[in-house]
Amino acid sequence: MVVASPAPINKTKAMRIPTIDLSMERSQLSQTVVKACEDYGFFKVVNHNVPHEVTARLEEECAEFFAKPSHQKRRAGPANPFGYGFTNIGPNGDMGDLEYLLLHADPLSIAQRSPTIAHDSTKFSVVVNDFVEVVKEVTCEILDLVVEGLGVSDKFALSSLIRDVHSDSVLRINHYPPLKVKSKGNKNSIGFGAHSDPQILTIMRSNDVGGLQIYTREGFWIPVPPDPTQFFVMVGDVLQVMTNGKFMSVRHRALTNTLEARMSMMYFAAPPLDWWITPLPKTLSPPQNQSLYKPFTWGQYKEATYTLRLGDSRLDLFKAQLDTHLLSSSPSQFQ
Ligand SMILES: C=C1C[C@]23C[C@@]1(O)CC[C@H]2[C@@]12CC[C@H](O)[C@@](C)(C(=O)O1)[C@H]2[C@@H]3C(=O)O
Ligand SMILES: O=C(O)CCC(=O)C(=O)O
Ligand SMILES: [Fe+2]
Repeated sequence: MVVASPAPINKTKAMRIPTIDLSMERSQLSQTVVKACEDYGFFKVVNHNVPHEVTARLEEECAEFFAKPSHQKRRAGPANPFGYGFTNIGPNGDMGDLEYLLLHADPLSIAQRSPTIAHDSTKFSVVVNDFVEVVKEVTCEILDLVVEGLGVSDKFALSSLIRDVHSDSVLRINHYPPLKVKSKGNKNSIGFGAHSDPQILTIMRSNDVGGLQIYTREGFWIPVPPDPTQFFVMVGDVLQVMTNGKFMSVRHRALTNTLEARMSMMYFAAPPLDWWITPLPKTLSPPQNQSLYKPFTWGQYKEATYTLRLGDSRLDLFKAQLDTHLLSSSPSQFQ
């Protein structure tokens, strides 16, 4: 997976990362969140109220796990999909220079898996659950702002899906070890290949080592400077559908080109498996007064996701046949 320099991996460009201060006045805040979701599908949040200790404790537990010898770590694997995985991502041959823990965010599932991960499994479970609880709160706050900014009347239309006891949300901790290969010039390696996240929203935090890049609609890869004190938010495929394409899920990837280890933690917020994914009522207004996608459940989408490769455009499978007759009042956009 090592790609020789000087050619960078596609075109990269510097850009100021959209940053949203969650302590801003609410009506302005909801508009700013919607704008960032529309323009980039990605932003950084500051003043999120997540206690530093909660994040630090999870980082410490995971660093302890990743520092173990491979044969011990493998007891927590293979990741099919949950558990410890290394190099292989998903079931279809995708690979990256990383190792990871993938956990269902449900407390019972965490408790069942913890004994294979940590010597003090109760402590590990508590630390993971504490983290899940606080990131879930931030996620729900952002989703409530999205709904408010879009003018949807059900104030908890999205956050209620994440708070549901059957929510299919997932926690992932990625560890990118330092590159072993050293030679003239830079070496870039794909830690985690380009993709969009299938869920509603991803909340992500990393240590102080860079690597994450997002892809803009103009066709540039933008490196995201790391900020261990803050969180980054990514629009997922399901939110693209629920906003009828008003928001677009953001393509992103992680490179490793450093001598330092990178650790990232992500909460992928998802609805229950049997939840039907359809556009929110407010997003079905002219000119797009019909859904761009066929209705599907989160379970069906997830199943399709796991039959495909990491970088595939899964939403293409769910595009609706648009009735051009219904679009006649808005010709320019659809002809
Ligand atoms: C190659 C794959 C890994 C993945 C499932 C998939 O078939 C395609 C999407 C991948 C992804 C990306 C975001 C998250 O990291 C993830 C957990 C998810 O929900 O979709 C992974 C899946 C995985 O690693 O199991
Ligand atoms: O580790 C990262 O920074 C990104 C990983 C990622 O995109 C993912 O796990 O879905
Ligand atoms: Fe991702």
